[in-house]
Amino acid sequence: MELVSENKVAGGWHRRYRHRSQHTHCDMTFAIFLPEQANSDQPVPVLYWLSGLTCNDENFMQKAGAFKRANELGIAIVAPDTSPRGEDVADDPDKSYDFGLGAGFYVNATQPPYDKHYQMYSYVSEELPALIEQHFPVSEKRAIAGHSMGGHGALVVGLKNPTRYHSISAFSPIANPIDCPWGKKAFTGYLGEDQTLWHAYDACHLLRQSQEGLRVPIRVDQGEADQFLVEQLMPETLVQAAKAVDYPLILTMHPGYDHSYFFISSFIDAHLDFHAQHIK
Ligand SMILES: N[C@@H](CCC(=O)N[C@@H](CS)C(=O)NCC(=O)O)C(=O)O
Repeated sequence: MELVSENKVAGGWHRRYRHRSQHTHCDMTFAIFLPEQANSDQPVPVLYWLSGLTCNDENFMQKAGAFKRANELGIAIVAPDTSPRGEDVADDPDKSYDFGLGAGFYVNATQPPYDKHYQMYSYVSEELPALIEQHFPVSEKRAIAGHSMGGHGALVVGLKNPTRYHSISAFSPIANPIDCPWGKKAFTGYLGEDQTLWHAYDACHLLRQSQEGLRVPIRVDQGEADQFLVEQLMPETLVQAAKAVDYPLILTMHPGYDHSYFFISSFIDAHLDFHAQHIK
């Protein structure tokens, strides 16, 4: 693992690392924020943050304004990239922003040529936590959060691994990807035409399948002025799925807020406080 850069911030440290991934078969870069309390005698809980379309590890770290609260609470934050990268990694032939590079959708692709590198589900749910827990002073108290495509990723990874994560939160998630244009395009490309195979990565489906006694609390926040709300995000479907099985999910709508990091930075402290209740 190679240290790419480091910055002291809010009393803690922001560091970027590059490493070879066994799952994505390419070099991956991730960022970690370690609060000042973190040391080998006192491992800290860790929040994994999954970003949205077009992002890499830097967007959240530079724009969310999470460091002060994370340092006060003593929570580490890990932000991976949103797709494999490199010259031999297949991209969308049309070079669109919503498929291929920067748009891995946190699934394990089965369709060539994407299946070789686009194994983002295994990368974020298995390989990255194991690497983080091996090399940094973090405990096994994990939470997961994300935005948009990363909100979908956080919901899916958390719902599929309820014994590994203590809490889940999402800003403006793609809540029902099997039924929106972004999700249909990505799942067709990565998983193929058989839509029954898409259910494994659909938060609404996973909520309905969730087992009593294994239900990790979920917080979702959504801006009402989000330009993607009606066509792509559909949080009301998520709420209906949660109600149907009495799942502990709270959705809060926020008038005036859009899809951007201006929205995330306005409520990130509330998300960190929510996770702190479950991982501290
Ligand atoms: N580029 C797309 C939108 C992409 C987009 O909104 N990306 C969000 C996540 S879905 C983001 O976080 N962008 C990076 C940033 O704001 O730093 C468009 O113009 O319609």
